[in-house]
Amino acid sequence: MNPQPEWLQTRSTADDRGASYLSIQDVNKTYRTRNGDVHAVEHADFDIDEGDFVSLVGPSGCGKSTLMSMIGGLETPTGGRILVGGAPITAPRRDFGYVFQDPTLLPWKSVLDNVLFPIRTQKRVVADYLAEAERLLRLTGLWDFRDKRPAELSGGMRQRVAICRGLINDPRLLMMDEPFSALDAITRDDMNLALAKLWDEVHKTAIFITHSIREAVFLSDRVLVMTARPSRIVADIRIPFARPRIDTMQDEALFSEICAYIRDEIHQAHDKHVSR
Ligand SMILES: Nc1ncnc2c1ncn2[C@@H]1O[C@H](COP(=O)(O)OP(=O)(O)OP(=O)(O)O)[C@@H](O)[C@H]1O
Repeated sequence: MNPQPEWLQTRSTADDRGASYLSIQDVNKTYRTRNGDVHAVEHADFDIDEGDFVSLVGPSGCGKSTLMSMIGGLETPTGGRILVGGAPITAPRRDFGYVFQDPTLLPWKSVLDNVLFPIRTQKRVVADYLAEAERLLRLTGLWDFRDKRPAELSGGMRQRVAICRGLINDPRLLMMDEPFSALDAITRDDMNLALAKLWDEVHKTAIFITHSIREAVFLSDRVLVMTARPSRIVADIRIPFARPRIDTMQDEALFSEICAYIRDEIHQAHDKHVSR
């Protein structure tokens, strides 16, 4: 048998649970529907350290978004608990930022006003956030487009605006749910590079949901691989590449080895699932 690769992590021991920034402890979620119970998440159990960029990859419908909604306090677990800084999550978190597949920008507002929108809705002083909006728009190459309306931007630019909006109030955690899946392949590669570069500057804790294994490995410090429903985490991988991440990292044998390992884990779990 091959020795276990160094980048494959074993799960935390019981002693250090809860010491991390975010601790997901034996979390379950069952939706009660008219057609019966849907076990969306079963026994999700992992910790996330502050500053880590963590991707969740797994087949469609395996409960990634449900898990993210519970971490954001938008859904309540039916079992287990989620701790942030040692305290249980009991309500939607205003100190977390969100980016979704659809950028959902306000079409009548400029790029700058879209980025500042959460500040206005939270009734904070907009002037206090102008410098941060400028910094984020410059980092994402959008400063020269600050007065444009969303309809005047490309899909990738709109999603960059959504990321700036998610970061404007300096969130403790940014959650991104398939933010690039609606983009074409070339734009998506550009977005991956842009996001990696942005992360070198903002150093935030992030949870990133994607179906793209390469995207997850390229962007993340850690990749958690989920199986089909009822979903479990079958692999926890610490990505052994230094930052800044550069495009040519994807040509390295180790990069392909890790991607192949993740793909195998997903396929094996799928085969077990369908043969049950
Ligand atoms: N509000 C809900 N009520 C009932 N069932 C739900 C609800 N939300 C999600 N589900 C079900 O829970 C399961 C997990 O859904 P979820 O959206 O979390 O998966 P996902 O991994 O994010 O999927 P995808 O990758 O396709 O976005 C699915 O079977 C889905 O139909």
